[in-house]
Amino acid sequence: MNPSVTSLDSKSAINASCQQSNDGKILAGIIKGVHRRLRQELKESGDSELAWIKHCRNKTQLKEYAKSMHQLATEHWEQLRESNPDTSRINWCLTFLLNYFLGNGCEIQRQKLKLNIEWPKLVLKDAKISVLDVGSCYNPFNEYSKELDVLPIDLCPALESVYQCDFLTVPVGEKNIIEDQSILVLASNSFHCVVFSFLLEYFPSSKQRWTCCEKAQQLLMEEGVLLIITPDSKAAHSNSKVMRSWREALDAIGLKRIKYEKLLHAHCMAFRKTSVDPSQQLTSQDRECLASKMYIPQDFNNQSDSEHEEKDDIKFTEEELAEGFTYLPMLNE
Ligand SMILES: C[S@@+](CC[C@H](N)C(=O)[O-])C[C@H]1O[C@@H](n2cnc3c(N)ncnc32)[C@H](O)[C@@H]1O
Repeated sequence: MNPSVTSLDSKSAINASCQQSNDGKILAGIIKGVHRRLRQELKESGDSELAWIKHCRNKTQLKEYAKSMHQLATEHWEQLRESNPDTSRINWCLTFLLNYFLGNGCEIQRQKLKLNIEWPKLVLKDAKISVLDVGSCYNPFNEYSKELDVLPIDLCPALESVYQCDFLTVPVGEKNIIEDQSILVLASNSFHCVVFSFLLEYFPSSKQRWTCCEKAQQLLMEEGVLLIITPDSKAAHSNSKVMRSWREALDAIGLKRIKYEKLLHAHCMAFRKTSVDPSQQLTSQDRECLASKMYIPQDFNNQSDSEHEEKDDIKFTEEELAEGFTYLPMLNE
């Protein structure tokens, strides 16, 4: 073997890998910039609805975000998934769903409740699990069309096969109404699963995250599951107070956490829809309090110390505030 050829090959491989990593950082920079601007807009106007309307009007920015996210996920994160499948949020969701709906996962949950009742049969149409993937971007579940019947929706889809829909404002009705490639209404009690994969931290306010969770609860069938994936490369315990807070909020609307797993770069959680006692109707004050529990560290960034002090149990280090939940490969510089 000619040693000079080998060293040239390995040099160009290193160069290619550096170039790829730089490209990834540029894409991540675009994504983080959009999140930052949205948070900034909320800070300036103090009105989450106004900030959101302004954000949605900026089509150029939304399209650039969609393109960057699509490229980052398929060209960069996909490599990580191939080399270590256990790091993949998509694999995690699929494994959970197959076990819960086609294995004995749901049955185990029923038995845990020790209710002396006749449980209804879980009905799957054409043996498929119906999934609403919110903030789907490029429909990462597309490859599992044998097992899953996915309705992929996004504020600004990266692909034409994904339906346009603003989940924050779309009404819930009796049946899905789709016009062209846009969703006008989503049907209540109609999905086995709703997925929020890297969705909730996009929103600058806990109220918006809460709106999404309440809507997911309405859209799920009884015993259906909400899967929440949120990015974080730190150890599980470092954001455990945030995860606990989300769990308490969702519990109050009958979404019981039945699975939690920390992957290398994400927290993965499954919440099972159970019926809520109708006598325990939430007041608007209750709902406001529950909404505030859907916080993330970035919500408290750049606040004055006095504001910070009020949230006695929610204190973060400088490092936590800086990294928040955006600590992902290439989202972490
Ligand atoms: C970080 S990307 C995640 C993409 C994909 N779920 C994944 O795991 O790779 C967040 C996505 O949520 C979408 N999104 C944000 N707000 C939304 C809303 N109100 N309704 C629907 N999609 C939304 C964005 O357009 C973006 O594509």
